Amino acid sequence: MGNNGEVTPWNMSISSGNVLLRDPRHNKGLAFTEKEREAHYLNGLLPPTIATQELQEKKAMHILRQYEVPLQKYIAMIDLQERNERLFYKLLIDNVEELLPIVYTPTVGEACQKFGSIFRRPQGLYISLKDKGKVLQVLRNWPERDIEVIVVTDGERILGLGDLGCQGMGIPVGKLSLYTALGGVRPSVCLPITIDVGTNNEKLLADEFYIGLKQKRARGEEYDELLEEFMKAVKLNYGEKILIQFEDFANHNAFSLLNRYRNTHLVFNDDIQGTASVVLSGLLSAFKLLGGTLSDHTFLFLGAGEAGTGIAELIALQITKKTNCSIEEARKKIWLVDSKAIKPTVLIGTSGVGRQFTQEVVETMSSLNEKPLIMALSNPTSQAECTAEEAYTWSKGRAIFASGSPFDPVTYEGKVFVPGQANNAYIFPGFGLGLIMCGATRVHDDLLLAASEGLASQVTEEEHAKGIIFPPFSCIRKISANIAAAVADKAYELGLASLQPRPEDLVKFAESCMYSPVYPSYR
Ligand SMILES: O=C([O-])CC(=O)C(=O)O
Ligand SMILES: [Mg+2]
Repeated sequence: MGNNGEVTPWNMSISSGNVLLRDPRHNKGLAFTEKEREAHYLNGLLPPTIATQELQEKKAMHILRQYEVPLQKYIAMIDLQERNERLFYKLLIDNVEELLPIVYTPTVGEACQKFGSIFRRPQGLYISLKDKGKVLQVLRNWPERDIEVIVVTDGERILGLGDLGCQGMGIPVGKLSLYTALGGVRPSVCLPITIDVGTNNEKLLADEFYIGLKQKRARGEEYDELLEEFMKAVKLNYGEKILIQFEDFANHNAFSLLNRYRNTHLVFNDDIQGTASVVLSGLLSAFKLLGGTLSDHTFLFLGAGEAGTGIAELIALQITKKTNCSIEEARKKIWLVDSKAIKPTVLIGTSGVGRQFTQEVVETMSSLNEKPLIMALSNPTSQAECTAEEAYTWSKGRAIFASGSPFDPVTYEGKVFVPGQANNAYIFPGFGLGLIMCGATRVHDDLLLAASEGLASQVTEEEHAKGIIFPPFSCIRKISANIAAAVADKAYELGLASLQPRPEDLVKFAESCMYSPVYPSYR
């Protein structure tokens, strides 16, 4: 796994002068030292002052906080990423709770909706129907050769916002920023890809500024052929161990792509598997508070798409591991449709449709349970099944609540309630790091269970006592290292890890693999 972000001057060559200042991967702006300015022909191209990275960070945060509109902050962050990559990651890592809602849900959703008008320099790689027969050549146009993880979308189901076509690119870009900031995977080995097969979004088709193919979505054979060519080309170009994360495909393609490629490629569907793993983790934590184990509870889902089905299956799998009952028996605890007779203890919303958990629904859950567990998982915030405030108010402060997109703490009758963010961002960065660092060859469902348990183990007793079921994002790098270690450990156990010998201390090994945004010195 590369060089841990520490660039040794004798094994790399960097450009100089203006080219260096325009290269976001190596640019340090005012932080170039006198010696570096001398050696790399920068004198005169920068004003005389020399700033520390800390001062640059302080200034960048100051500027960012002056923007009131989240989308403006998003644009400022993208600009920074394009100008000075390490400073971008330093900001994101050091201010993760403040900046996650900007580079990720909910703001990234708005950015995708308005992508055409905020589009500046292109980010990521676009592969469209026009590239059929030459996908490999297109991949080779990407400036980096050594890629370890791809996040790919076809834009058909962007968060709960629907078909945004080519404008979905904001999602793979944002997810991969999190791979680096939260999971420590080096930015140079991350490749965001959008596959453009058209869009059925009439508004986009009629928009003269739309950046994608102006045609209806290809389906059936035409679609499958392009995806098949893509999957083959990726393996040919980057090798057997390239990790491919499917993101925000519509249900029909998401399940079939995962099934088609799970035995031939290292693939992972974040919406099905990542979401399942994070929710299972939240349940494991919550039951420490509520009492009982998974098999003692009854789960009601609203929405049986990727997330709902994925979560239900992972819960059933975990029950079989813990109780030796059959998967069929375990599934009887889980209801993907509403049936008046059941008395759920856990309510999970994955419908992609906002405002479905009405006052009546929350009150019914509260009449059935002393502490109703309510998860409103649809993204972004506008699609959440209910708000944190509604959950706490309607349950009279009894709900344990988590949502997919962030909500601020809520004060109800003088008490402060901190909602959990059950978002796959807790899982995929550490999960991916774990797969990459042990050279995993395939994803197995047991690895998802390991990740769930790894995450749940990071919640402290004090947090439990306060009703908190997910650890704070401010500790995410440590959390990711622990998840990575749990995943790699399981991969070794199952014979899926190719890196030999197995590192003795996997947490330490994970940490040693993680990218640091600190500037290297250039000789
Ligand atoms: O992106 C997110 O916040 C979570 C996710 O995968 C989705 O909603 O599709
Ligand atoms: Mg997603």
